[in-house]
Amino acid sequence: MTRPAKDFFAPLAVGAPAPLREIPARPSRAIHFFDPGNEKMAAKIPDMVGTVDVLLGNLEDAVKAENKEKSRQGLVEIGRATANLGSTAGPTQFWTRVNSLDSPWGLDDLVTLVTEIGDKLDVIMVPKVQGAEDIHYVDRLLAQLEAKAGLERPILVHAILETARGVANIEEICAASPRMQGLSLGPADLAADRRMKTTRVGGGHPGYLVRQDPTRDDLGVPQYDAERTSYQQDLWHYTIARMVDACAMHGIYPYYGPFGDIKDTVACEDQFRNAFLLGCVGAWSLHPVQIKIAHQVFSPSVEDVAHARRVIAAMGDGTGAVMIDGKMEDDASVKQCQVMVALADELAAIDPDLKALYDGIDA
Ligand SMILES: CC(C)(COP(=O)(O)OP(=O)(O)OC[C@H]1O[C@@H](n2cnc3c(N)ncnc32)[C@H](O)[C@@H]1OP(=O)(O)O)[C@@H](O)C(=O)NCCC(=O)NCCSC(=O)C[C@](C)(O)C(=O)O
Ligand SMILES: [Mg+2]
Repeated sequence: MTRPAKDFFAPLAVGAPAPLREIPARPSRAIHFFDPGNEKMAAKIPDMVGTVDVLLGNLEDAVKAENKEKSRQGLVEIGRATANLGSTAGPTQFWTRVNSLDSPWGLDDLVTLVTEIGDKLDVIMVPKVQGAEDIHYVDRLLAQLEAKAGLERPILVHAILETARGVANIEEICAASPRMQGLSLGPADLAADRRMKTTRVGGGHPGYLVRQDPTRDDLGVPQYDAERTSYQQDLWHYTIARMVDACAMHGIYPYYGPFGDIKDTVACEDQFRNAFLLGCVGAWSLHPVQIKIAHQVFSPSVEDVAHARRVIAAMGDGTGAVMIDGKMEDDASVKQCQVMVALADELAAIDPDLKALYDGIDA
């Protein structure tokens, strides 16, 4: 059961910082994953600060069991040594994905990271969240650890949807704590848990398609063997749409997760763009090549920002209807335009290139 309204924003431990009343809309177009125990990747992190919205030290899947402690310790060292990373220090946020709550490492991950580098960490991503009970557990534990570490700012929590139960409980997960920052799709684990017959990490599938009806001959007989167009469909549409609604309802943020076919940058861009259009604010980057794709896709285009500003200017107080370029604009379309412009303003505040582009529209 969720706490009553009067207690919802009370700290869960004596001395813990007060929960935030509103989750800040910090740009997080790309959440870039790295293994802090991998020397080559770790060496690249200091230079990546300022080039990507979020750097996430991954401790869970993709880190071998025998390296779990090394990766955890590596993350502590990166957190301590890297300038301008995390908290309110600079434009690049510092996140981690801890091991799952039922694993032998999840507890030590949380205890070590919050007490050692909790002042740097913005968000902790919790994998395989099944229901509100998982968030309640993490919520209380984080409050205890924050109090112990003397933190002045609460660490936020991000849940990955990777099980059918997690998806079924999506609304209660979002509502479970004022720490909830957002949700990501975990397509690989989710596919396995749902018994989907795929073997991929995100993306589409050539077998999941809709085919054009057969043409008919002059007598009206269907020509089943004639050429027909087929369109590949999006396996993840349902889940992403559920995530977007649940997050919007709770004032938190939805993200597409990983796209595992690193070499297929075109399909990666398509998948990210679908998520952007549906309402997601970002996606994961597993390889440096995906950062640019996510930053570009999750930033409104100059054309969209220009159009949105025109509509807002033409709509005055935001009521009524006007014609712009042959299209009707009214109270509802101006609200969409306001979403676009607000995002452009947030991004321009941290990205000088985008600022120059968006400023150039009015010049
Ligand atoms: C895909 C891999 C194996 C290709 O790694 P590679 O070494 O073959 O790639 P490369 O192109 O040869 O690498 C070139 C250089 O970039 C470096 N590099 C390469 N990647 C990175 C990186 N991320 N960050 C920083 N540096 C990176 C790499 O070390 C190398 O450095 P070098 O030039 O000095 O030799 C590698 O990129 C990698 O391990 N990426 C992270 C994978 C990961 O985090 N997976 C877990 C998230 S997805 C997931 O868990 C699923 C989910 C949600 O749970 C669910 O759906 O259920
Ligand atoms: Mg997973």
